[in-house]
Amino acid sequence: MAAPNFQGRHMRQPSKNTLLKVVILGDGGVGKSCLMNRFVSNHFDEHSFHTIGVEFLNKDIEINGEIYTLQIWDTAGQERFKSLRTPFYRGSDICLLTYAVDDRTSFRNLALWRNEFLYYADVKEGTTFPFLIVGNKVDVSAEQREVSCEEARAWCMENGSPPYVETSAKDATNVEQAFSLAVESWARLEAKLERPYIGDTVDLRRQQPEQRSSCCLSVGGNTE
Ligand SMILES: Nc1nc2c(ncn2[C@@H]2O[C@H](COP(=O)(O)OP(=O)(O)OP(=O)(O)O)[C@@H](O)[C@H]2O)c(=O)[nH]1
Repeated sequence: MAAPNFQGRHMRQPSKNTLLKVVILGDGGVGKSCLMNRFVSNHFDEHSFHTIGVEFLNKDIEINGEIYTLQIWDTAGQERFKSLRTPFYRGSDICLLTYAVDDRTSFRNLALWRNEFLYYADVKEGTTFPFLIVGNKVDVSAEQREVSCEEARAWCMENGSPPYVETSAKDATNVEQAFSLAVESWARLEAKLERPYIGDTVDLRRQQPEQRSSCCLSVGGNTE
């Protein structure tokens, strides 16, 4: 039964609890562990150690009245740990492809990460997978920044238009929003799979790589 709120009206209760496996990928040092720890424990470590293999933590998140349990897998970005992380890609529902805005090499490597994920997660060709592109460390100074927001958005446009967000695990900018955006993106794709027919019309986008609009949550938190 729905619980009454202060005004005596009935608030909608979260209806179900969906478990989603979320994997965070990207070069060593871009801040994957820090993003997970900021999101799960609201904690930041200036001297975070490199991850060896994988680690995971759970956190519940409520979106549009539904509770999702995110099982977040933080992977080791260093090449030497490749064989330790790739067995954990299978069964993922969402993938965060992460780079650091002050590290151009990590941005260039996004495509390699995406391809590694698609291969080891065994995602069928032609399937649209809910990726989220995350540019972390937006707290750095303008002089330190090596990848602009515009450049990242252009990359997204050319690579299936996944949503894009800039974050700082250090000062908590957009971290919560990033995970929410990823779940919303997953939910939109899921709804399309469940309801491929729109009226009398077959939604042909189901058969093709989907054209989703780019979504840049800038440092100020604006959604475009
Ligand atoms: N300025 C700044 N530094 C950050 C941020 N996030 C992480 N760092 C720092 O970047 C370094 C690496 O962070 P990690 O979270 O360990 O990076 P990782 O991607 O998990 O690295 P691997 O485990 O090697 O794959 C640490 O010194 C963090 O303190 C951020 O948002 N801003």
